[in-house]
Amino acid sequence: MENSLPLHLSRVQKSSLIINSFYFILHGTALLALIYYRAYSLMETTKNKDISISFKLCYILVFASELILSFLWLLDQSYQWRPVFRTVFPERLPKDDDKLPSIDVFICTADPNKEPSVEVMNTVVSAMALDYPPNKLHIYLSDDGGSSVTLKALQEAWRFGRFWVPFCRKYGIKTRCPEAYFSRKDDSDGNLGSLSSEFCADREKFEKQYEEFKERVQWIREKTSTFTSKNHPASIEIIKDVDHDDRTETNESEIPMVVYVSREKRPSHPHHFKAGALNVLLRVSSMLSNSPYILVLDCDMYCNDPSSARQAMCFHLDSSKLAFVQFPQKFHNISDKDIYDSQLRFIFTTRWWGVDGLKGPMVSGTGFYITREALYDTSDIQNDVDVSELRNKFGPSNEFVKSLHQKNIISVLSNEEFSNTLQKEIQFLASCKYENKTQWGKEASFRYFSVVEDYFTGMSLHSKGWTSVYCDPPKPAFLGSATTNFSELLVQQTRWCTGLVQVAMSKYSPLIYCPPRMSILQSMYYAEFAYFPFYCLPVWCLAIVPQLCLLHGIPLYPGISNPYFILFAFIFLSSNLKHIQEVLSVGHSIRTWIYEYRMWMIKSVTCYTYGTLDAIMEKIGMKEASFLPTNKVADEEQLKRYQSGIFDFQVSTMFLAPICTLVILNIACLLLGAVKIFRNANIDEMFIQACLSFFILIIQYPVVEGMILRKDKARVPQSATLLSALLAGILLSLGSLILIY
Ligand SMILES: O=c1ccn([C@@H]2O[C@H](COP(=O)(O)OP(=O)(O)O[C@H]3O[C@H](CO)[C@@H](O)[C@H](O)[C@H]3O)[C@@H](O)[C@H]2O)c(=O)[nH]1
Ligand SMILES: [Mn+2]
Repeated sequence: MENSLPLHLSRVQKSSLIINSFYFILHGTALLALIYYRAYSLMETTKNKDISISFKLCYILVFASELILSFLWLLDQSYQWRPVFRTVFPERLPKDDDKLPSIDVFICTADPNKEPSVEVMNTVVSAMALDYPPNKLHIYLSDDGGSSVTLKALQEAWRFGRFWVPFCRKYGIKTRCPEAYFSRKDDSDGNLGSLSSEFCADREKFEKQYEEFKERVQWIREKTSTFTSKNHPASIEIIKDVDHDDRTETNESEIPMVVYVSREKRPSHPHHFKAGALNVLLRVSSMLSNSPYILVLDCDMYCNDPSSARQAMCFHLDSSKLAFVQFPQKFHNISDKDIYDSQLRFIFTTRWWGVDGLKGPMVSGTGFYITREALYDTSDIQNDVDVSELRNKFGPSNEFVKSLHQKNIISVLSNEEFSNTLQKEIQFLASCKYENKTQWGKEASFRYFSVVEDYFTGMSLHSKGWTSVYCDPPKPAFLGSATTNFSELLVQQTRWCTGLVQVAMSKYSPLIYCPPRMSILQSMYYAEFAYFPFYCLPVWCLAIVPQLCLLHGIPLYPGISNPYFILFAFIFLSSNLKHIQEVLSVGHSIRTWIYEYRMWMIKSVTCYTYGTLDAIMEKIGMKEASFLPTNKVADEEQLKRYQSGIFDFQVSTMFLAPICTLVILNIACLLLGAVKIFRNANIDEMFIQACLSFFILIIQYPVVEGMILRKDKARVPQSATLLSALLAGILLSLGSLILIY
């Protein structure tokens, strides 16, 4: 290193640490007391022959729910253990660009109908414009749709980038995603004062060029079929100038190499979704640039801060066991009223800060700089290692095996160099048979085992002793499009849950697999993540059982006059106050707490439930794994509703029925139960149950409104309300039958 000053610093967030420890002790003790109370009462109840079996059953169900909640709470505490903040000093990196290692950027796209080409190309262009030596940056776009629209749009993007990148460099533009840059209200970015008139002229020129670029991409989309196929050979192309027209204006060496990769797909071969695509990129890039570091981006996640590569290098150049630097997923389209909790605040603030103080966060899908070495798991490769062993692991390509020993081959290839033999080798590496009988997706590379390839890959790396860091600078390094369509969001999160439960129910189940391989706290956080879909069990139970009992005047909780009442009240308050404290501490308002709480309940009875069922069906062979990419095309009306905080219930009945049923059931039980309470004058012992129902209804008020009060197009469809009423009726009658018996 040129100077001895540190490249990065970390410091423990002391205030959070104190609050968290205090909370852990208080809340933990309260939970122990609750378990003692429940266990003791249960024993007393079982001894008592006069108490009905149905009451005992309800009591056991509620106790079991509380045990599950307490267990998940305990796992969740791993996130609170050692929250850290980090600062990076990219300006202290070697001044000599030759000393920087090279980086390959992998961008994945799958379907031009769901992933608008202009948006994807903005991501590509923003990556081309990263503040990094252009000869050390190589951009690979994986097109899983094998669509000629994407290839042609990429050629346009490259042509536009050839002018855009030097423009950004010249004026030190900070927002290098053209769409984001030109839609900014103020034009100070890049305006360096004295140059301002030249700058304004240039800016105008490039704005026009950008508009033309968009028009051309639009034109391509209109003229070319956006058909995506699952049956096509591999096609790899280094993007270059075809018509040589304005070649003189920019020197090609000023911009990074851009490569289009569409791997071979055949219906008879599993293609393993995004992880499969990334592994093909790993192999293809090993022939062309073989950079030791890789930045992975989803197609809708553009580079918002060009210095992210240098920031990541501050960590990578300083540690040998570091597998990846993860940046948060932040989004450019979050409304103040983020009713669907699309921003995933709870993951990318407090939780990831917390695990950063352990051995680092898990891979979070996109926005991370990872080392090739960690992905290949080849830190021990010596030149004399058995080649046949390497071929067993990495497949039959000798060229690929050779690349394992070569760090950093290649500068940019000229057209002639992209010779026939190399072409053939690359085609072979991108073919679907290549991985047969190898360790791709298993021991090496992005792992296939689960559709949440990110979670599982991260877990595998950490269990091999690799570490990671979380870099969360004030200026977001990457900005993506959050899923703000309620329907898409539910489908997306169901897929995540399926993937997580796949892991939870396998031999890789974190509490079994992780403890021998990593610290107990780290195992706990992997476990909490994989097991959180199981929240569906207590949520279903606590939204039905106490309510049915309320209706029948059966108390399940201590009455107000019972000293244990305070315990229950304390647990309720302390968990919510902690949640509120977390929300406020990151600058959000109480509203965020309500949004998150509401979505947690809704997702528990839909996404978590269906995801768990899906994973079970896959396990017993009744279903195949699938990964439908989320639709990133915004629907104007739907977007307007999201922005004004109005729920859009144009969602399949399958997703509406569970929450509507529960809401109707709670309304019925609360109203009828209240009548009963007045008649029997037993408010004391029914108080908690009545409060629980009331609380659920307050939190789920938009659902009540959507069913009863709203008249617009996006209300809960009447058919769904009727079906839910019917289901609630069935639940009520069944419950009554059991309870009366
Ligand atoms: O067969 C596929 C499916 C998806 N993708 C790409 O994978 C990315 C993520 O897909 P998306 O539909 O946006 O899914 P999300 O649920 O939004 O993705 C989140 O969750 C995934 C794991 O389920 C992670 O891989 C992502 O990084 C993370 O943003 C996109 O760029 C897709 O083009 C492929 O390349 N091939
Ligand atoms: Mn996405």
